[in-house]
Amino acid sequence: MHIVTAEEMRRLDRITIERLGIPAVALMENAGRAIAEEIIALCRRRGVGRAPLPARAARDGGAPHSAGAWAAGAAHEEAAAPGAGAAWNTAAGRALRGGNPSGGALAGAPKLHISGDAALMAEHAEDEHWLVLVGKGNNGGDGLVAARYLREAGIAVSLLYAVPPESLTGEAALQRDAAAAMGLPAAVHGGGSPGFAGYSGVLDALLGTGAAGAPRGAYAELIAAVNGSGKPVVSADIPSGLNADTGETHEPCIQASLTVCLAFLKRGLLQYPGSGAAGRIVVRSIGIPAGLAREEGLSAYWLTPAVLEGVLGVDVSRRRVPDGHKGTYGHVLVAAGSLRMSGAGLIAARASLRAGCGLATWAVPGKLLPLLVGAAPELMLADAGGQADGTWNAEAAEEVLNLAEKKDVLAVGPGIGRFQEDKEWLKRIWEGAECPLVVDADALNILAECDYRSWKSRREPVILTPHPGEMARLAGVSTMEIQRDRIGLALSYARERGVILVLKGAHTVIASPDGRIFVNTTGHPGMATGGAGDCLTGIIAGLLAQGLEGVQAAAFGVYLHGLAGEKAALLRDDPASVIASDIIEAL
Ligand SMILES: NC(=O)C1=CN([C@@H]2O[C@H](COP(=O)(O)OP(=O)(O)OC[C@H]3O[C@@H](n4cnc5c(N)ncnc54)[C@H](O)[C@@H]3O)[C@@H](O)[C@H]2O)[C@@H](O)CC1
Ligand SMILES: Nc1ncnc2c1ncn2[C@@H]1O[C@H](COP(=O)(O)OP(=O)(O)O)[C@@H](O)[C@H]1O
Ligand SMILES: [K+]
Repeated sequence: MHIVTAEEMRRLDRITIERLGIPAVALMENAGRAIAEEIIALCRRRGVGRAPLPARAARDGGAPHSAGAWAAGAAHEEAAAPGAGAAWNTAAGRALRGGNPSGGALAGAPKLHISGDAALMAEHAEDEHWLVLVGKGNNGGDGLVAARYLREAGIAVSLLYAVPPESLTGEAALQRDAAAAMGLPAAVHGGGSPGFAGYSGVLDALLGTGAAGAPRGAYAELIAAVNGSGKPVVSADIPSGLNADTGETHEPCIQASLTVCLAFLKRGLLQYPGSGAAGRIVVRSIGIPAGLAREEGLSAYWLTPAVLEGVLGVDVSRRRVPDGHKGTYGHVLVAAGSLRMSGAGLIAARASLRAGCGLATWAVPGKLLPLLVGAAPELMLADAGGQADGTWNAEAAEEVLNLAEKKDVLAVGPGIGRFQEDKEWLKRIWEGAECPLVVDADALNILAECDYRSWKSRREPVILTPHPGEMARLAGVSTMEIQRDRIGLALSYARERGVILVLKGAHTVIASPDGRIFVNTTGHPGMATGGAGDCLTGIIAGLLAQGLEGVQAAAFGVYLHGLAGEKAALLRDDPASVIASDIIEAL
């Protein structure tokens, strides 16, 4: 699934309207309807568990007075069990059969199946009253359309305009008039905090992708008031107050239970804190062809198995050829670990094996070798030289390069610490290793102190896997600055430096020098534990050894790592108990 910036979204809107001739008001109609359907679905889920209300037709004495009343009864069962004939099992169905014998199933008579627009039918509608907060732009227009559909479903709605309705223009003004003509009750925010007591939910249609900066004036007042109301909030497109591109939340920003995102996922919804403010996200089609994004050359994606397969060409089933042998799946060399942090190397090397490589060799300063014998029987150990105290030195680079000669990938960094002439060590490895290179942990801190653009350029790809702190050092900015716009920053760094960048942390971003971006959402906060990153390094190396290309291995590795973290958490009562070894074992 593509993810877009606000600017890209406007471009796709424009093309749909101008090139395809689909009127803007039709898109808005689809948007509002989709939002209403999601609110109705939410009400339906809320209704489950409540004592079932008698269907309206039955309460009305067996015969439906109006199509509307009858439809509400029928919707009850259709929603629970969609499919032809489901309505006949409802109380309403039974009532109709009782009141109108010709509607019953007569032996031999053809059965007439008629169903309504189930997604727009609300059971327990009488229990609901939604307040729709309407902004000045098209986001407000979406809210007005949604209000009409909710009303049609029998749900009470009230409109609260942030600004005088006369100031709405274009399609939004059209919707304002339609809502007024339909008799929807409306008020204009008059300052202070509106009362929320009578409402069962709030639709936030204040600000969308046209918002600039922090919400001002009435918008800010309304957002702050809603957040304090304790009412469930559904946001139209994005939570108002969110930067749609970066995921930054302004002060104030709506805290939604559900965001109905329109047409394409907005970048800001996939990055924290925006992801947190959005709640559950549903992306709904509104008539803008999904293929337009590809045709327009947009190349940022939410990482899913479909994207891994369809966009990146990864075989997610990780099939092995029946006559394969260990040589078929490549040989990883991990240069990692030192006396105080040998575990980091062990984790990375073990993870590479679990990722499916045929062989893994772990190179450490020779002094450590006797201590590591048997630590992981599947691993081969190699002497990388180094100091008498078990630390690395510049000369060890030659040993690593010798060892790397017959390997398919080299991963460096976890647990190596800092040492004298470590920049020289890394430069030699960078320039000399003729296989793909994964650079992590302290090797990234070393790299941050080098002008590596002046180094001899490499033919094989380099994958950098920084966490936000390491990324800050690489980019020479603060960690806060990194987290402010992770996607934008990862993209520009990868492009400028010609590296594949894996910016770790919740919703890891994978950026490729050709401008492709993938945002991963597997994983969970239980993975914030020492060694989890070393494990990722090993997984990516293990995939590279099996012949995956740089971006394929980086993206699939991140995806699998998160999935393994999720599986590991399921094996424990509390995800907080997950440790890096659990992630390896869950691969
Ligand atoms: N064809 C389209 O363009 C479509 C747009 N759609 C909706 O339209 C939205 C974008 O609409 P717009 O571009 O009109 O923008 P918005 O609806 O986000 O509103 C922008 C308006 O809000 C005001 N504003 C901006 N920043 C503010 C701030 N910080 N504080 C207070 N007021 C502020 C300005 O008056 C500005 O005109 C999307 O998010 C989506 O909901 C949908 O209707 C589908 C079709
Ligand atoms: N809240 C989170 N949600 C998802 N993944 C997380 C979260 N916190 C950490 N992770 C993942 O765990 C790993 C931690 O890596 P890192 O910080 O380098 O740890 P270490 O250096 O101890 O190995 C990264 O892959 C990161 O994306
Ligand atoms: K909104």
